[in-house]
Amino acid sequence: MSNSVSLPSYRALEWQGDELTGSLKLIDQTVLPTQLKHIDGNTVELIWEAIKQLKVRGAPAIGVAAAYGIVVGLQPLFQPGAEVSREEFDRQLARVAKYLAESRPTAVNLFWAIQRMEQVAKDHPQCSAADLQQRLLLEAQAIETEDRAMCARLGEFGASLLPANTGILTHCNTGGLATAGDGTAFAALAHAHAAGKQIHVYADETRPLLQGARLTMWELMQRGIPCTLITDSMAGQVMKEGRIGAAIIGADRITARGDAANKIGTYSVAVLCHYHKIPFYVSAPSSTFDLTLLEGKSIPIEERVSTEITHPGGVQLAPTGANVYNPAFDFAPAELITAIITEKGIIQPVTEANVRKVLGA
Ligand SMILES: CSC[C@@H](O)[C@@H](O)C(=O)COP(=O)(O)O
Repeated sequence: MSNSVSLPSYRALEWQGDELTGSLKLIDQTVLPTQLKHIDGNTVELIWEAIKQLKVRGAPAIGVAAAYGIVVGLQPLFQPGAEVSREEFDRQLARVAKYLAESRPTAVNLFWAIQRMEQVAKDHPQCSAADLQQRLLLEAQAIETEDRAMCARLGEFGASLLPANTGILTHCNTGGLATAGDGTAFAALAHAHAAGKQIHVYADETRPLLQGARLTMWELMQRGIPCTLITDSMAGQVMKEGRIGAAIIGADRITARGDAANKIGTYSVAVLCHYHKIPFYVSAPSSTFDLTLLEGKSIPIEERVSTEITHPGGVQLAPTGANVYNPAFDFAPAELITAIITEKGIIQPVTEANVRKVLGA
């Protein structure tokens, strides 16, 4: 099935250059779909801000961006003619890692990627600063390449579960924009479409930042996958009308028992699927699992600024001074998840024992 699927022509992130002067080119996702603009991430501050402001977003893409962010954050040490000591390098690495880790709290891929980068330094205590900088770039590139490979596996496994000749509901954006490859849940849609399963994707607009309307619809249309945009509050109605054969979403952090945090509104989709007896699938690479946590309620949920709700697109809709609660994520409890698709295999039923078995952990 995978052979017939071509990768997207756009890339959310692209490293350009060497470890000393290179930079991270990013699509600015805040201006899509009306503009396709790029940012040159040539300072760690720019990369931090891109993550914080969702110019680069989606759990796997955030991890890849942070890995390259570390390389960029160490570059100022290497001024022409400067002798960089290993102590100085390690101090700066710790500072940059801490700084990037404070950009967003929920997607565990961010912390996973930063830890992988720090581990490279720990594993090479005798290495010079210059050699280590080279190794860090190689590690960031490995994280990116592995993510692309994981997306391909997720696409194959996910497509094998999706029913044919029906509507598939998805939430938020899980495509090429959210990963280094073809996406997580989105990859399953692309594979199912390429395999001729005759699916029709219903994309939740995904309030308040509209990743579904702006990004998923853009990606689906770029790829020629039949699709229809609905508001989040229409999901129940389209299910009741019998249009939906399955729902598939991505995740930002999955606990050991299989509770899956994802964009706010995911919990509602899971509950609706349960009521309507519709399979509810979660697709995520192993880098999205946090086995140090057992339950979803322990996952740190990002709360974002009130203006995302009161001033969508910069236009004031709510009265000045309105009280706002703006959690950016919620979680679907394991009991409501039919299966979790990972690059290592499918977790079904979703239990702690099966999570550990499939992940080999
Ligand atoms: C492959 S992406 C999985 C999730 O990261 C995605 O569904 C999501 O919730 C993204 O949230 P965002 O706030 O846009 O970064």
